[in-house]
Amino acid sequence: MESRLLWSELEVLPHVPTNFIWPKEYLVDAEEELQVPVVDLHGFLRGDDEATQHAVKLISEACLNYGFFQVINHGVDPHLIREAYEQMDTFFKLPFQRKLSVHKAPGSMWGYSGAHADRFSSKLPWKETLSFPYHDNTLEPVVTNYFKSTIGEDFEQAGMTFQKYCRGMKELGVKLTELLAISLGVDRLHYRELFEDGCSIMRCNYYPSCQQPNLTLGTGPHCDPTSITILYQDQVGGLDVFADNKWQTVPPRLDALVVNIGDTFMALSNGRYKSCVHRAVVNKYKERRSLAFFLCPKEDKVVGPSEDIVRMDGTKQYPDFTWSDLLQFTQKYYRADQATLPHFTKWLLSSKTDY
Ligand SMILES: C=C1C[C@]23C[C@H]1CC[C@H]2[C@]1(C)CCC[C@@](C)(C(=O)O)[C@H]1[C@@H]3C(=O)O
Ligand SMILES: O=C(O)CCC(=O)C(=O)O
Ligand SMILES: [Fe+2]
Repeated sequence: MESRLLWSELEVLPHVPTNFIWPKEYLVDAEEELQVPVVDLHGFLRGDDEATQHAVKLISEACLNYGFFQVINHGVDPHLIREAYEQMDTFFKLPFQRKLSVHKAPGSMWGYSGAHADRFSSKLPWKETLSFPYHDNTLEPVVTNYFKSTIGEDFEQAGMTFQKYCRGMKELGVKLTELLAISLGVDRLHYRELFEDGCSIMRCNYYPSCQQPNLTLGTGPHCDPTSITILYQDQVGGLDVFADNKWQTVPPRLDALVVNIGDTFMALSNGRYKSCVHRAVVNKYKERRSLAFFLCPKEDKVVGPSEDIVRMDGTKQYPDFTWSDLLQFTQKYYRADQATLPHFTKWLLSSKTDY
């Protein structure tokens, strides 16, 4: 609670409060830059077969290795991305009390969180987040309405921007599932139904500057429990991936979005595609912002690899589950980290009793 009340002053504190200090083994610096493949989506989005095959090849290689790639010419208007990035700032620069009025309710995924201090008491992340749901709804603009009714009428414009941003990211995410399907040797539209009606998670991350950046983390090491993450990171840099047994940075690229495979897609691919451990570090001089769109399956649909994939692989790596179960596991029983999927599997097999 104390850290919540002090949050607005944290960035000027000369010392990181104890509950924000991460154990030494988490704080090993990144050694080099990760060569994240850049996939140009222009031809694929226009229906060009040759370009599609090329994109499939790059994506397949990337996902078999680290599960991280970048996309350019992705079809989401760069002006819209810029606008969303600026609108996010308008929110995080609000007086602390106003942000608190949008605070996540216990057990809910949605709203403002200062360092997750209401959920955890140690290894607190040096960040503030705003999370809200997105699902396609032809009758009402769910995000615009969320902003207006939760944050306030003065955030209608921001809501409209994020409504468009989420629609663009969802469309891109669903298109990416086509490339992933082709690359896995299943029907191009195999995953469409699973994702089209799903409720995705939009999260704005604000990482204040930190006087002692070597003691804490903006987001601790984890694999995303979700299916596909589409991340816009600003030019400050701070996203690290654990690849080849060392931390490596993903240098920001103005025209690119970073895409990564999450645990749910790893299970859908029968473990072929990797949900790789990553984190966000903080910076002594610069604050950093990122926008993460987490594509999620329809809550109650069974998540499991296609029969074709299991037949080709000879074994099934994970028990079937629903996204609703995995989401509940991360919000109620287990703090998402680098081992969420094995722990979740154990929990499922123990009839959801342990933890
Ligand atoms: C289902 C989710 C749980 C988290 C938000 C979404 C996707 C990513 C997860 C998270 C970011 C992984 C790192 C730890 C976490 C607690 C965080 O730092 O925010 C995770 C999210 C969460 O549980 O809120
Ligand atoms: O901010 C970033 O660069 C990464 C954040 C992240 O990994 C997450 O929110 O899941
Ligand atoms: Fe992540």
